[in-house]
Amino acid sequence: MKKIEAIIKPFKLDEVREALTEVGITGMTVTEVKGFGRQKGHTEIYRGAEYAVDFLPKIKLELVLPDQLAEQAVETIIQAAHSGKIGDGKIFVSAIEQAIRIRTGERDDAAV
Ligand SMILES: Nc1ncnc2c1ncn2[C@@H]1O[C@H](COP(=O)(O)OP(=O)(O)OP(=O)(O)O)[C@@H](O)[C@H]1O
Repeated sequence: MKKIEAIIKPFKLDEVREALTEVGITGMTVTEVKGFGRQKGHTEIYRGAEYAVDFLPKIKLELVLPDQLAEQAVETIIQAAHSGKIGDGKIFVSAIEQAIRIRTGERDDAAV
């Protein structure tokens, strides 16, 4: 299994969710976050310490998927979240060891 964390622009959320639903994704977690990338982040020195300023609102999607669905999901997110403008976001993919559906006790691919 893989976990996909995608940081996207908030106005792209509906489009990304619809596109992911079409390729068979059955669940995801969505969080309102703030962040910065290369373009918007700059730092300030205040009383000797360095502070990051200019955090922008973003949406973080988290999806855990069987391996064979992960690449397709990544491609789908890239397509749907792309505007070509600065700050379109990033996708991080990592390995997941276990998944468990609490109601039934099902595990791993059967649980995601
Ligand atoms: N290295 C990182 N680790 C964790 N989160 C990141 C990282 N880089 C970017 N993010 C998150 O992704 C959001 C969008 O990043 P953003 O698209 O601005 O990155 P960028 O590298 O500056 O690319 P671009 O040139 O397209 O603006 C950030 O606001 C932040 O929340």
